[in-house]
Amino acid sequence: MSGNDGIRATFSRRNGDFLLNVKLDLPGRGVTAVHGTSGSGKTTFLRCVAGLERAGSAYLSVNGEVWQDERAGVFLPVHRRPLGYVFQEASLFAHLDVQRNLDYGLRRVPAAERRVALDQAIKLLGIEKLLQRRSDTLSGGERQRVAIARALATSPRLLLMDEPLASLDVQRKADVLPYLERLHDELDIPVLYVSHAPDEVARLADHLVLLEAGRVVAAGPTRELMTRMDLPLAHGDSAAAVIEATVNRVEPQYHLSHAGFAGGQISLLNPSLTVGQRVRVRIQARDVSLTLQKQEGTSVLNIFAVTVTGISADSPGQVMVGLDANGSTLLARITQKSADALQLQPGSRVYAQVKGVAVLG
Ligand SMILES: Nc1ncnc2c1ncn2[C@@H]1O[C@H](COP(=O)(O)OP(=O)(O)OP(=O)(O)O)[C@@H](O)[C@H]1O
Repeated sequence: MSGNDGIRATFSRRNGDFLLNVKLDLPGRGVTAVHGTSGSGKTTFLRCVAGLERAGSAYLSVNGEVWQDERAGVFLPVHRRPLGYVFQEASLFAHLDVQRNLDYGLRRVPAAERRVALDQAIKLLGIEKLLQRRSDTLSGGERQRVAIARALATSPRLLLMDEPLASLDVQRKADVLPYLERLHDELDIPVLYVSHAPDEVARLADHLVLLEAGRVVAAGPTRELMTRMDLPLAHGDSAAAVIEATVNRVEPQYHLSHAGFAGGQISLLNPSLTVGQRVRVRIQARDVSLTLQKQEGTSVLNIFAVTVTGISADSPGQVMVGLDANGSTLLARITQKSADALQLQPGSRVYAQVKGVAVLG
């Protein structure tokens, strides 16, 4: 990516013993997740992008606008960078109602520069009914939705989100996630989204940056990186593949929709899809079992002919098996004992039985 398109970010900054050293070319739209273990530098990276920390050696341009170029002596301070920043805990003014919190965000932005109308932000985050409520009466999920709307109300050219769901319980997280997905679908603002939760990454991000000890281990399309067995996301209990499929038949009487992808037909327990709709489907590695022959008389609906592409050690007694389903990659997490019994090796032709799938939207 070059020229006017995309985000070019190069930072080298030392904080005590920690060195952030990254050089990235990221898409200028959609959600890019920044993922890595605790202490890998995710927040430091975001703070450098925001101009809250100044890297001595740095270059940052966002869709053609240069915000920082240390060699040329350019450094826009944080208040002059047109960005929205959403933190783990929403920092709203407790004594003000929601409407006034939003207005506060808007004050900074001249009318002509408002790319996202306040009304649109309110609608997108579904907070119409909360506008007159004092912010200290809101639930955690509601507060976070208001904080996101407030960040959008400043008409940012870049939205930074640092673990925006981390302080929420499972139910509140599930409440807010669909709104984040809508941001992704309906807004043209690029988002850098820090998360250490693989399920959020799979659901929200098109693009992924993996950090480790301040360095970029890998960067690229989320779907590719999630299933690369040399990378940590393709291991452990939450390892999953995401495939794209097109709905081609609906059976309302069974609450099922059927969709085609490169590897065959997949059945989804979701009757509200429509024929022709494109869906992203997450298949968790732990829900995939392997058989040498195609099983007959089974309750499992989704069975695909696949070729083993690789096997690597996972947790004790378990292995991760990489599978090619006619161009789509799947993962299966099975016991070492089963892998030995089936004599699996790269090139083995087997059948993948998929117990559960989730439609991501
Ligand atoms: N001002 C500072 N002085 C010294 N060390 C710092 C400073 N700021 C950050 N660090 C260190 O830099 C490393 C990266 O911190 P950072 O907060 O960016 O990591 P992270 O990936 O966001 O972690 P987490 O997931 O735990 O939030 C950590 O080891 C942290 O202790």
